[in-house]
Amino acid sequence: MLPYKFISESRVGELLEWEPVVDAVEHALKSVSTGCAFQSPRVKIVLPESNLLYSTPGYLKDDKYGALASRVMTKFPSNRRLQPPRSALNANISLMDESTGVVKAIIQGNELTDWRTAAVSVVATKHLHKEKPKEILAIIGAGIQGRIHAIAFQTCFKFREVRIWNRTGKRAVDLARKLNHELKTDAFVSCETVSDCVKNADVIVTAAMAKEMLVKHEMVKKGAHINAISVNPSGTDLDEETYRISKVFCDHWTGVEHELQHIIAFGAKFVGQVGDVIAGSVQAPGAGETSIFQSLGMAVEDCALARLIYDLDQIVK
Ligand SMILES: NC(=O)C1=CN([C@@H]2O[C@H](COP(=O)(O)OP(=O)(O)OC[C@H]3O[C@@H](n4cnc5c(N)ncnc54)[C@H](OP(=O)(O)O)[C@@H]3O)[C@@H](O)[C@H]2O)C=CC1
Ligand SMILES: O=C([O-])C1=[NH+]CCC1
Repeated sequence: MLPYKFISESRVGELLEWEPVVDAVEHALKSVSTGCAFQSPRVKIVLPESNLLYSTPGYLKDDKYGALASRVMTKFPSNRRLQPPRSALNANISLMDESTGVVKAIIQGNELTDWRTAAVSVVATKHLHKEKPKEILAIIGAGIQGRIHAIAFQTCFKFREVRIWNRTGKRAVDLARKLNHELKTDAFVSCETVSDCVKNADVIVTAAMAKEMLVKHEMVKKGAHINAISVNPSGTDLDEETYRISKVFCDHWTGVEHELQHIIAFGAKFVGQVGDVIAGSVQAPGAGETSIFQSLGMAVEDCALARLIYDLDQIVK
């Protein structure tokens, strides 16, 4: 018998629901602004053939979602070309007892990463795009993050229309069809161009890992909110001017200093952490102001989700 609990991907998938996941990451985002987050910038090691190993240790001090946890994640882009294809990102979380530091659970971390990243964007949209229209959602990139964001946003906000664009167009067509079927709706549509997808959208999610700055400022409606998910030091999904004309928010300042110098170099105006807005120390963007949430991912989000999953695993049979 293992001296710790092992929680598999399929078990994580059985346990998670959007409402508690959104609540958990909202606590995590707020913790960076209230002194309850203990975490360092992500450590990244470049492996042969440009594969990557990331480590994100952290401690979240919180009655409901507090946890001491560390996530190890690898990025092997060629996994997508395997037969059958495998995810490029693969993660595991070790969850430790807060009073002894002894490992109490190992949680497979791909579902956790997908759900928490989309839930963080939901929380950012809720606070940065408060009381603004949420009729049209545009999703750029129909990969793992594009799909999970489509599901999370439609579950939490019920947009009238959810447009999906992808470089390989067939993936956008297939995803829209599948989601309409799974969520019993006709809200999902695929678009042939980025411009058609983004035009008049109230909220935009970019998860395309592009180097080509796909979304140009003139395509974006004034007052829209953009969740920029891709993390890529050699490029951005948004053009430089979009960063310059928007109020830009992050998840944590230390991550910005460590990983987003290329975006600062565009002249981006980072005005706060999402947690600052939740905590009330920074104002949300006004009616006509365009906002960007530049998502990096951070350890305390993983802590909150690991605690939620661990607790649910004890009670849900
Ligand atoms: N902020 C956070 O917390 C997290 C961020 N991420 C980031 O999100 C991004 C997406 O990850 P994920 O969905 O898992 O990746 P996937 O491999 O599942 O999907 C990648 C997507 O990017 C598209 N793409 C790749 N290169 C280009 C290009 N040059 N131009 C246009 N589209 C392109 C692909 O299109 P096609 O189908 O044509 O290949 C595909 O839609 C990554 O940058 C990842 O690092 C991931 C997890 C957490
Ligand atoms: O937090 C995360 O899992 C990631 N952030 C950027 C790449 C993956």
